[in-house]
Amino acid sequence: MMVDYQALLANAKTARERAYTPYSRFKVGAAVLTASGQIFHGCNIENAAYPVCLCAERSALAAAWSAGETEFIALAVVADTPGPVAPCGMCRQFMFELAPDLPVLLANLAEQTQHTTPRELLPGGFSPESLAHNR
Ligand SMILES: O=c1ccn([C@H]2C[C@H](O)[C@@H](CO)O2)c(=O)[nH]1
Repeated sequence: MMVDYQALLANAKTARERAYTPYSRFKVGAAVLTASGQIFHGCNIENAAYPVCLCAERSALAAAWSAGETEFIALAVVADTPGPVAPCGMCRQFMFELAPDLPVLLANLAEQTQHTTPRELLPGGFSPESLAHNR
């Protein structure tokens, strides 16, 4: 499937506007294109109990997965950062589990971009195979 990264990034920007960030004021948006051609949005949703905060990346992937869309084609993430946004460690692990080789577009509002994958973002990452000897 050909990926329209401009459109995916536009969707991520739209999702970013919906972020709930009373604590950090740092809004992040994500959009994931699935194999059926649908785009699912994600935004960060914060919580007065700070560790409960949900990031945009996990929000988008969870929305898609929950809708039965488990095959991902591409993911875009955007924030108001000096360069392309850097996903947090938890999101790197989350993406690595569900789609280690997913094309990921990281961007900022000025549309400085970086193409990467969860495998590249989390070298030597803990994976389902890591558990194999203990099952
Ligand atoms: O890639 C990232 C980085 C940070 N955040 C969120 C978590 C928190 O709500 C806020 C500040 O860390 O940004 C994301 O959603 N995605």
